Amino acid sequence: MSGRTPALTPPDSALAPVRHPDAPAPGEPIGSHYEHCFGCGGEQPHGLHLAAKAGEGVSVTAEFLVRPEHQGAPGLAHGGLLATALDDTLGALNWLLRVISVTGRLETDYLRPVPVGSVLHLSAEVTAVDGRKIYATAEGRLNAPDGPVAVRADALFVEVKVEHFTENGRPEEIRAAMDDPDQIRRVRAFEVNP
Ligand SMILES: CCCCCCCCCCCCCC(=O)SCCNC(=O)CCNC(=O)[C@H](O)C(C)(C)COP(=O)(O)OP(=O)(O)OC[C@H]1O[C@@H](n2cnc3c(N)ncnc32)[C@H](O)[C@@H]1OP(=O)(O)O
Repeated sequence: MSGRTPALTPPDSALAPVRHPDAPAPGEPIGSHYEHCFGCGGEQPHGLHLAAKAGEGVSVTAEFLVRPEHQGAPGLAHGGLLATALDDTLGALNWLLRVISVTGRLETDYLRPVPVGSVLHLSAEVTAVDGRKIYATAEGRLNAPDGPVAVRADALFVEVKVEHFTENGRPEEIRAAMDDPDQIRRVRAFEVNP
C-alpha cells in the first residue's frame, strides 16, 4: 500500500518506474553515494553503515544492525534513526533509476519496537514516477527478510540537478567532494546516463 495521504498518492498521469539499463544487477551491492553519509557512508564512524543491494525491478534491500549508540529508550532503537534507515534505503533507489533525487516527504509508521542487537532487513521500491516526482515505499522487518514488519514508510522523492548539492552544501565539504575522484565518478554515473 502506498500513498495514504494525497501528497503521496501518485496522480493518474504517473507512469510505472523503469529500471535503467545500467542499473546494478539484482543482488549486486550498491555502494554509498557519499562516504560521509550518516546512513550509508563507510567513513562516518557514527553512522548506520547501511549496506544496500539492488533488487528486482526498481527495488533495493539493505541491512542495518541496531547498536547501543542507536538507542532512544533503554534497549530500543530511536524512532528518528529508524526513519533515517528507511530514508537512506529509499535514497538507494536512485541507482536503479539513475537519477539524483532527494526526499521531499517521508511518512513513517512504527509498528513494533526494535531492540538493540536486532538486524533490520529493509526493502524499498519505486511505485510510480510523475515527471520529477518519484513515489516510493519501504519497510523494515525484524531479524529476517520475512520477519515481522517493524517500520514502514511512504515517500515522495524529487529529482534534482547536481547543483542542488553544489549550490547549497557547505563549501568545505563540497570542495572535498569535488576533489575526490571516487565521488566525481559516482556523480558522473548519473550525469552521463540521463
Ligand atoms: C556532489 C554530491 C552528490 C551526491 C549525490 C547524492 C544522492 C542523493 C542521496 C539521497 C540520500 C537520502 C535522502 C536524503 O536524506 S535527501 C535530504 C533531505 N531532503 C532535502 O534536503 C530536500 C529539501 N527540499 C528541497 O530541496 C526542495 O523542497 C525539493 C528539491 C524537494 C523540491 O523543490 P523544487 O523547487 O526543486 O521543486 P518544487 O517545489 O517545484 O516541487 C516539485 C514537485 O514536487 C512536489 N513536492 C515537493 N515537495 C513536496 C512535499 N514535501 N510533499 C508533497 N509534494 C512535494 C511539488 O508539489 C511539485 O509538484 P508539482 O507541482 O510539479 O506537481
